[in-house]
Amino acid sequence: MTTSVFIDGAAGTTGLEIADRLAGRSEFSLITLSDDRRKDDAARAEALNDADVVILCLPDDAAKAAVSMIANPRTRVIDASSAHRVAAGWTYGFPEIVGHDTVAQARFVSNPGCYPTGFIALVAPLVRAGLLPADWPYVCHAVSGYSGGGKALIARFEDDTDIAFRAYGLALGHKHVPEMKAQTGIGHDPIFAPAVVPAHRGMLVEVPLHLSMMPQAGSPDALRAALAEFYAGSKVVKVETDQPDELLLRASMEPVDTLTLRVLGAKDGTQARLVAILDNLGKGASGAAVQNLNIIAGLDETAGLRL
Ligand SMILES: NC(=O)C1=CN([C@@H]2O[C@H](COP(=O)(O)OP(=O)(O)OC[C@H]3O[C@@H](n4cnc5c(N)ncnc54)[C@H](OP(=O)(O)O)[C@@H]3O)[C@@H](O)[C@H]2O)C=CC1
Ligand SMILES: CC(=O)N[C@@H](CCC(=O)OP(=O)(O)O)C(=O)O
Repeated sequence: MTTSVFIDGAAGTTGLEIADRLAGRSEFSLITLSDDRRKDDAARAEALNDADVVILCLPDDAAKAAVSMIANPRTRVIDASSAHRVAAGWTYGFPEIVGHDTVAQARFVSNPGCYPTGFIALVAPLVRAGLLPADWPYVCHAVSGYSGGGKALIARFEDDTDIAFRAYGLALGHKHVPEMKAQTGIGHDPIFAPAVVPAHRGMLVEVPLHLSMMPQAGSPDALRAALAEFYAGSKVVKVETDQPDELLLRASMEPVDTLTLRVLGAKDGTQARLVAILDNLGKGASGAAVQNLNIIAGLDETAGLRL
């Protein structure tokens, strides 16, 4: 039996990449709306209630409105927006962190944000293991390709090719902070400093640590070993052991759904940089949505992913 899927927002950046990953998958049948009907609420309501699984690739307000249009209790929802990431009744769709069974059983799944995917993947297992303190003022620096801002930011960077680096979120309080705090169990809002570089996709998320002030953390090697143990067996999340002098994001990066983690340590072990590299449109959005869809449909979680 095929699972019918409706991508609401299918013409957007995330929606198009989900459709790419589902192309040729006989386990799913896509419900599609023509371009002139894709924003017609009556047509959307019909599709939202016909589908076994709906994937919302919409701005937050439109995602909330879409959920309110669903009357069919059988319809399951994966929301790529940030509307429901810390909302009651929603499961945080990060199977490696919340458990695959939790996602498999959920009716309402909220995809993680792209930056939080890196931060949570690095910090949550180490806090759970008691190696990093929950009561600590964490800082997170990150750079993203401009597709992270959807069609509007893509247009801006394609129009103004003179932008070399865009720091933003300068007033703090980025909308990703609540999920970063909730899913790691840390006690303070992390200071989150995001930026955009002139590349279409790709993302580097970093958490610098003063290990000398964290007696329970042990060495960088101990942190790396704990992450490797946590993600052992995952085909999506990889913990690298190399200690490169530089890490590059390439403007020519191809779509990829892996998440690569590193613990880079000072020789004397007093400081470390936890670094996650991912595709904001891969494990940061569309790849994560397809992974969750696979889990919900009872399939191999990596089917159709670019690993
Ligand atoms: N881009 C990324 O890397 C990530 C994105 N996300 C989230 O995913 C969601 C989608 O983002 P993204 O694909 O980048 O955004 P885009 O702006 O590229 O696409 C959004 C799509 O939604 C459509 N849309 C807007 N309002 C409605 C409506 N009322 N009814 C039907 N369609 C509507 C837009 O139509 P139109 O084409 O006419 O503008 C557009 O096609 C957002 O909430 C975003 O925050 C999450 C993680 C990463
Ligand atoms: C580069 C850029 O603008 N990125 C977006 C986040 C992209 C993403 O993760 O989407 P959600 O907001 O739905 O989580 C931002 O900072 O708002």
